[in-house]
Amino acid sequence: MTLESIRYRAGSLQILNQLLLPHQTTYEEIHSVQDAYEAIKSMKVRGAPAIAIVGCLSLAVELRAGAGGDDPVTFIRESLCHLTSARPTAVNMGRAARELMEFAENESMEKNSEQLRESVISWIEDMLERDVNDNKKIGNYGAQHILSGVPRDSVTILTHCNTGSLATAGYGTALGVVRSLHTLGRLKRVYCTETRPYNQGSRLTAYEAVAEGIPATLITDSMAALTMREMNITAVVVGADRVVANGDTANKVGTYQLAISAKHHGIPFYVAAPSTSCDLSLESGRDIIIEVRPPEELTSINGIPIAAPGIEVWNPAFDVTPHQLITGGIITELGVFLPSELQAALTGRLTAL
Ligand SMILES: CSC[C@H]1O[C@H](OP(=O)(O)O)[C@H](O)[C@@H]1O
Repeated sequence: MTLESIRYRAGSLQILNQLLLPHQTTYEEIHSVQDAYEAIKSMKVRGAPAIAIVGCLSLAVELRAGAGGDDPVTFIRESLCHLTSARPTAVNMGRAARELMEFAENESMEKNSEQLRESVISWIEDMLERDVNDNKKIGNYGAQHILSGVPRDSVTILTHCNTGSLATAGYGTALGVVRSLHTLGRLKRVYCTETRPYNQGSRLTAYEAVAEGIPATLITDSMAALTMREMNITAVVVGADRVVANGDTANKVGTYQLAISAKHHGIPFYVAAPSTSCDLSLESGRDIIIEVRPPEELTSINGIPIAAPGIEVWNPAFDVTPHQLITGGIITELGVFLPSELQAALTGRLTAL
């Protein structure tokens, strides 16, 4: 059973409220773009691909109800701009907004308002299937690449945050690689970090792994280096919120120190990301905006204070891993590439072997 973070049919959108997992499985209706903005901002729904998909599907729901009247292009533009502002680090929503806006403006040249709405809704609905297909390719490419270095034995993976069905339209990215290894019967174990302070690992990845019988062990973030030294980790595989032109990658905070530790222990470090999470318009990780979340998300859990009142807090939601530390490669739906090969791969000038 693969968890559904998103339930969609024409005119109706529900999201699984991930703030309540793993104790409550509650789906909430998304009636409007504003509902989606608030769900993304509050992290009821999260994960770079899922953010873009839910944001765009909320627009599809409003368009199906006739939103935008005689000027749907303006409504679409304003809606996409608002959705993109919800969380700045992941590129997927901004990229989808740019691509969808270009599509809508082209379509508006030859379609009336009603035809335009239908055409845009269809474009958006295609995102769901495309994301799952991309993730399954990522899973298979990543699994084959990791196994190429381990001809016979099973492998042990360490991963961070949640990059599974709860962060995407299904199957997942880094956790998709784990799923593919498990399906091939070649996964000995996956170690998942709890991923403070939102606890995507202990609440979401652990939930997905237990639900599917994937052999998994939860560790605290502070145990990661010791786990790499003691537990015969074959590879570290993480997701991405924004991979830029030189391969520098923004991902959940804590990823950078995992990459440093992997380098120290001689363990290959992979980033798993669909091309929709890549941003060639930025040259290096220095250009990526890092979202800083509210202090309360670090000083309390479920509203229960866990820190001394009055303490100052710094709560960046992401950090940037330099491409030099991504030693295993970047796993995409097009294949696995070194950071230095990424631009050529994404612009079609290089294909996977
Ligand atoms: C395939 S999800 C990518 C990425 O998104 C997560 O961030 P958040 O939970 O804050 O949305 C995390 O960085 C994942 O690796």
